[in-house]
Amino acid sequence: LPLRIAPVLSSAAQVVERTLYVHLHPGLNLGSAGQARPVYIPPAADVSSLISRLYSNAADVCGHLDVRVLLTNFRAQQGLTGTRGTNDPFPSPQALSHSPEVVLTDFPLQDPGQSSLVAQCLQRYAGCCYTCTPGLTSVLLHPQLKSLQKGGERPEEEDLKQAGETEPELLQTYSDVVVGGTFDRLHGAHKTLLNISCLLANRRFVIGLCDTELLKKKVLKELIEPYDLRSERLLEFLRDIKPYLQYEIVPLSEPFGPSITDSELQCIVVSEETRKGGEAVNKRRLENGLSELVLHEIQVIKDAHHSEIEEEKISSSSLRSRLLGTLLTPPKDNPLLPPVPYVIGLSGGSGSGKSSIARRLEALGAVCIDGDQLGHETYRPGAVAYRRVVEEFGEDILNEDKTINRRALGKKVFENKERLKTLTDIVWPEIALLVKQNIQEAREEGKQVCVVDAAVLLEAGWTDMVHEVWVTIIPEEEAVSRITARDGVSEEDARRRLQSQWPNAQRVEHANVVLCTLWDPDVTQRQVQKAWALLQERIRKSQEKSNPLS
Ligand SMILES: CC(=O)SCCNC(=O)CCNC(=O)[C@H](O)C(C)(C)COP(=O)(O)OP(=O)(O)OC[C@H]1O[C@@H](n2cnc3c(N)ncnc32)[C@H](O)[C@@H]1OP(=O)(O)O
Repeated sequence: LPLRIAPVLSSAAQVVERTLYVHLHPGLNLGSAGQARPVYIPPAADVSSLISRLYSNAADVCGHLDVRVLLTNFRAQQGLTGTRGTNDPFPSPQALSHSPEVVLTDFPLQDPGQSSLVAQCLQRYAGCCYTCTPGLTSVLLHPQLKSLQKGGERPEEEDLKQAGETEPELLQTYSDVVVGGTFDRLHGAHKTLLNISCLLANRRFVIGLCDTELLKKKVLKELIEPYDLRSERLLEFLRDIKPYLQYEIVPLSEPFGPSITDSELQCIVVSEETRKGGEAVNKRRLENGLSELVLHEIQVIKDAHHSEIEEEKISSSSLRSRLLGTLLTPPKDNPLLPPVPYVIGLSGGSGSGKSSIARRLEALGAVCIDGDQLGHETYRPGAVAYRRVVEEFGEDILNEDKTINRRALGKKVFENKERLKTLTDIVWPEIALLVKQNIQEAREEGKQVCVVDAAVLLEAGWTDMVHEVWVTIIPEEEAVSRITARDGVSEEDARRRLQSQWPNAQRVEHANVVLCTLWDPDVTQRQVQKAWALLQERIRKSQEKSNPLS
C-alpha cells in the first residue's frame, strides 16, 4: 500500500472536489459478493506510519482536498484494554459530516468483465459502513494504476496472501490519551497527530486547545482562527474519524492544562519538536503524585512547497503567511459606490508599513491618495479646520509663523482619547471631502484603481467610501521600534500612539485582504503583486457581471 498511496490519491483528486475519506481494509475482496463485508481490524504497528505517509502524500499531490483517514473499523482486541473489541458486531452505518457521493477503490480487477460485480460489491460495502447519498456511484481506480503493476512494484497476489498469513505486530493502545496544540487551519500534520492519537485511544481523547494567552507570540496571530471555530472543526474531524471515542476539548491558557492533573490519562502523543514538552509534563505529574504518561512520538511531516520565510515542516504559520495578499472575506456590494475607479481603503497601525505598500501599489498602476497628507492640508492657515483647531487646542500649538505645530498637537491628542476625538471630529469630515475630490479627479482621468492610504480608516467609519479594505499588520514591538527610529519619538509616545488606534486583530476582522511587512522587502513585494493580480481578476469579473455584453 505505501507505494500505491500517491497514485491512488492523485487519481482520486481527479474525481473529488472537497472531502476525501480514506477507509483502510487490507485484503478486502471485492471480487466475491460474499466476502465484501466490513470487519473490525486490530491496529497494527505499521498503521501509524501508513497514516503519516498518507497525509504527507496528500499534502504533495492533492493539497486542495480535505483528506480524512477513517478509523471506524479499527479496534483494539477484546481483553487488551477491557473496553470494546474486534469481536463486537459492526454497527449501523456511520453518518459522516459530508455524506459520500462517490466511492473509489484501488481493488485490482482480474478481468474487465468483473468490473460491474466489483462496483456493486463496493457500493454495498460502502453502504454498510457509512450513510451515503442516494444514488452513490463507484469508480474503480485500478486501470489508472496499471503502470505501477507493470513496473513490478505492486505486490503480487501470492505476496499479499503471505502477508495476510503472518501475524502483524500490534500497536500498544491506551484507554485515555492526551495531546495539546493550536490546531489552526487543520492541516496534514495536525491530522496525522489526531489520527494516530485516535488509533492509540480506546476510551477517551483529551485535547488541550491553546487559547488567547498562549497565542500571543505566534507569527501572524491575528489570522489564527477563533477558539470556537478551531474547536468546532476539531470535533467534526474527530467524530468523523472515530465516532465512538469520548472527546474532551479543553482551553489551554498555560502549556500543561489537564495533562498534569488528570489521573486517568495514560499516554501523550508528541512530535520530535514537542518531546521535551512531554518530558516536562511527566516531571510535573510525578510532582503531583501521578503516574508518568507513555510518550508516543510521531514524525514531523515535511512541507515540499515551503518558501524561504516558511518552516520546513507543514505548519499553520506557513499556511497563515500564504493567506497574505489573498481575499480573506469577499467585499460587500455597495450600490451607492460608482464602480470606477475601484477604491481600496488601505489601513494599518502606525509603523505597519502601510505607506510603503501604497507606494508599491502606485508603481503597479494605482492612484494613491494619502490621508495623512490631506490631513496636513486641512491645518493650513485659512483652511476651515485651522481656526477651529486653534480655538479648541489653544495658541500654544502654533509655530512662530502661526502654522500649526503638528508634533505639539500630536502630543496633546495621543495621550488623551477625548482630545483626540475632539480633533478628529473637526478634521475627518474635511479630509473625507478632499479624499472624495481626489477620487472624482481620478475618475475623470479614467483611472481604474485608487488606494486611499488612511491609517485610521476603520476608526473613522470610511468603509462606505471604498470597495475593499486592505489592512497591514505588524507585531507591536516591531511597530514601536520602527516608530521611534522613524519619527524620533520616545518609546512611551510610540506606545501611546498605538494605543489610540484599533489593535491589529480588530482591524483584521474588518479586512478583505491582509498584508504584513515583517520580512524582507522582496517578500512584501511578492505579497503586493499577488494581491494586485487577484484584485485585477476580481475587477474583471465584477465588470463582466455588471456589463455582460462588453
Ligand atoms: C481617517 C484617516 O485615517 S485620515 C489620516 C489620519 N489623520 C487623522 O486621523 C487626522 C488626525 N491626525 C493628525 O492630524 C495628525 O496625525 C497629528 C496632528 C495628530 C500628528 O501629526 P504628525 O506628527 O505630522 O503625524 P502624522 O500625521 O504623520 O501621523 C503620525 C502617525 O499618527 C497616526 N495617526 C494619525 N492620525 C491618527 C488618529 N486620528 N488616531 C490615531 N492615530 C493617528 C498615524 O498612524 C501616523 O502613523 P503612520 O504614518 O505610521 O501610519
